[in-house]
Amino acid sequence: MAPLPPDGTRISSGPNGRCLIATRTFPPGAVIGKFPSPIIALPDGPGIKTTCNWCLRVGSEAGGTLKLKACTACKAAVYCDAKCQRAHWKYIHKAECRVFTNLRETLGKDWLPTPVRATVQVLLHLKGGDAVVTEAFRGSEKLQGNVEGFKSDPQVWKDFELMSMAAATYSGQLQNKESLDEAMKVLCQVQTNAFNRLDPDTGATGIFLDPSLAMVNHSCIYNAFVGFEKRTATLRATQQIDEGDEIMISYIDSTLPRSTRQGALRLYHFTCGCPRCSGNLDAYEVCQSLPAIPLNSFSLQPDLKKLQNPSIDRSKVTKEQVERIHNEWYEKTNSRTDDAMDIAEDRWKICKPLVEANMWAIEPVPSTILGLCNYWQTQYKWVVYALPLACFLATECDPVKYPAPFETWRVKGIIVIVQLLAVTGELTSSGELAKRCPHEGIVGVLALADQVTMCQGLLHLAIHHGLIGADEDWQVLKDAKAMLKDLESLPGREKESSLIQAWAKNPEDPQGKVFFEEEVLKPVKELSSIAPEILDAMLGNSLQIRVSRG
Ligand SMILES: C[S@@+](CC[C@H](N)C(=O)[O-])C[C@H]1O[C@@H](n2cnc3c(N)ncnc32)[C@H](O)[C@@H]1O
Repeated sequence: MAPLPPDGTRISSGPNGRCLIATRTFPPGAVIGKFPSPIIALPDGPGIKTTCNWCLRVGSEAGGTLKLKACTACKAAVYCDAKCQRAHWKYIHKAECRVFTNLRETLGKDWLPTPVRATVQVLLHLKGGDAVVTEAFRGSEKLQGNVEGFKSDPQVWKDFELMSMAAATYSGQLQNKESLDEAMKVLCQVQTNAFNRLDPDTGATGIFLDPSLAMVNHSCIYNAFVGFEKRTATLRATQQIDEGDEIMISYIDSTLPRSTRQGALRLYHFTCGCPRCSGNLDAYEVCQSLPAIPLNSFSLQPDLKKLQNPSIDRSKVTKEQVERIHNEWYEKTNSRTDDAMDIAEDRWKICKPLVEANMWAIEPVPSTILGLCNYWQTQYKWVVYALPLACFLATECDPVKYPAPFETWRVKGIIVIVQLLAVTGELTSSGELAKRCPHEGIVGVLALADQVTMCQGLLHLAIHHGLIGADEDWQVLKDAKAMLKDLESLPGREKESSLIQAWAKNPEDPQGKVFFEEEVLKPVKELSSIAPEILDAMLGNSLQIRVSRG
């Protein structure tokens, strides 16, 4: 039996194998389908001890807030409450618990690499006769495995053999060559069809496999994206999808240079023929061509002309140079763990040609700024400087990289600005700001701004888009709503609150619109405009600010 597609779609066969086709129109942001019963939903290997093994919420040790308790038998899998533990026990842990007990007793280890654990789970489900898993992995419409493709790379195949041997051994099913072959087939199916499940709040990763969702093919110019909330994946349209259109998501970060994308797609054994790949289009060119641009009129980058005609100088950097810059950045800095400022300095040097060409949204520039912004956000002496960087990312980089304003990274970017304003707001009211930050530009903008109004406006924006692009249960949204409620109940702010609320209800409300532009957009833009100078001063060895880097 073929996997069941969501309402409004059908599974069809095409040149790229099976695919998901819309049978009606989906406007931008519409939910195409929810997938609440995955066959596999796992945290990454070591995450077995830091993430609830059922609902996949992250515990306090890994950046979340939950206190987690380990299974008393295997002492490896952790849970946030008894309900999650019972559900996981019933679904798989009853069979899997023994695997981790053995692992601890024989090797003193308490986790398995993610693909190995996923394969163990599938083998155990198959042995137990689970109908859904049997249909998906062995049925007439079984998941694609690309076995021949994997086999053609001897190194990959050798790794797969080792992983499959481990999975078959730990699941108690390594009897002969056939059982190893069976485990290898399962591993290939898992690798081809499981999604990387990235938690946008904590950065925790894991995998998620649902047979219907696995029917969606890839394009680097996607028209849909997948978000995860606990054990549910939601497929949403990023732009209008018409009846008969193929629904396509990006399996990888689509804003990376073409050769890097092709490298990442090797795991899936196809060469992408989308317009971004065939025309070697960069993030600006793709953004310019998308019908989703007008959605940005209600965003932190409402200047649609700027998105349509960016003022960048392509003559300064060829596309081949962009590829080289990205490779150098990745090879020289990606796995470094030394001083964060030294890494940022080296990254900045590598990015220089892109910066000089004003191509701030081309990777690896945004990743360089984001890395620094995340680091400064956690540092007492740098936290104020993170604010212009966050404003810059949200206005100059993210709208180009992710043109639909409801994509999770856009919403998250706004929330980071609010979090930083909460810090600078306190420093301003305690008179500490100028002492902590000698940069007159930042102090000047913040002195004139009403930072509470800024937070209110930004929170309204984040909630508006968050409710389109993410689940209502998303903790970031819940926190944003609670914070907005607190701010709106502050005494003496009735006038500001009513103007912002009027704008949030109707962005065309003339008074509310002017108020939002003056009180929220203008200071965000001013802070954003300071970012290049801060980056150059901190990382490019120009003196003024760097003196205090100490
Ligand atoms: C998750 S599956 C998608 C469903 C798959 N087409 C099927 O028939 O089962 C991923 C596989 O689909 C194929 N695929 C996905 N996107 C593709 C594309 N843009 N071009 C060619 N093949 C693609 C590749 O074989 C890839 O390994």
